[in-house]
Amino acid sequence: MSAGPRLVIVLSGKRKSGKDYLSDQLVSRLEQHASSATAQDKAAATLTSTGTPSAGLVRVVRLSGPLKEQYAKEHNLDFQELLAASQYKETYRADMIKWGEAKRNADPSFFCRTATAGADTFQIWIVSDARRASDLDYFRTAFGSRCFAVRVVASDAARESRGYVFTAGVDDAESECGLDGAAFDLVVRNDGEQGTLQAGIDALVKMALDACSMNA
Ligand SMILES: Nc1ncnc2c1ncn2[C@@H]1O[C@H](COP(=O)(O)OP(=O)(O)OP(=O)(O)O)[C@@H](O)[C@H]1O
Repeated sequence: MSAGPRLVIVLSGKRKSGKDYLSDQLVSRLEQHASSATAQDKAAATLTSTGTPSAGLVRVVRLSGPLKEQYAKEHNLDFQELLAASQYKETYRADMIKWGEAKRNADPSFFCRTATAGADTFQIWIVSDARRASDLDYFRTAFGSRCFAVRVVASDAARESRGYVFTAGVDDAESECGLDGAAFDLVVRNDGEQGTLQAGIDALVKMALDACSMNA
């Protein structure tokens, strides 16, 4: 039986704060480390974010993945379009939130369990979209000190420049506000000033490589 992940980085933040952007940057930096490793090291630590069955270093876990997949099936929608940062996703977001809420009320850890199924062979998990206290509780309870909670913060102006427009029923819902008062291990600012973001990325990459006993 696998020992599970060595480090679980749980990202949360408001809409368009840059959670996916940060997640992509982390994967890309870790991939660079893998490609500069020796051929032998590479064989032992194949990096992938897509989830092949072989052992790998990093896996991006999207809690909204199973939610969107099931919602798309039940409503005859395009699952891939719902995953993208598109207008299509925004059109269905409010209804999807309500639908997910009902599922979660019946079983609070359903989406966390489903999204991480099969990820045990990966050493680093990046959970890219924690939204509720129950999401964070799930990973803290399951992984203790191996869980590292990161809040991505951006100004309204920065978020608006990325397409954010306040929407009642979305931006005042639990999915946006459920972690407003939570305690985080690290807060990363992503206002568009690359230096601040890079410092956060550097710290997280170092932590991930340390957890895997790899050199930074
Ligand atoms: N520092 C940055 N530099 C350049 N582009 C960025 C930066 N941060 C975010 N973006 C871009 O802004 C857009 C929104 O960011 P992203 O999708 O990462 O936000 P999010 O927090 O995951 O949003 P949501 O909750 O809606 O999924 C994306 O197109 C992303 O590429």
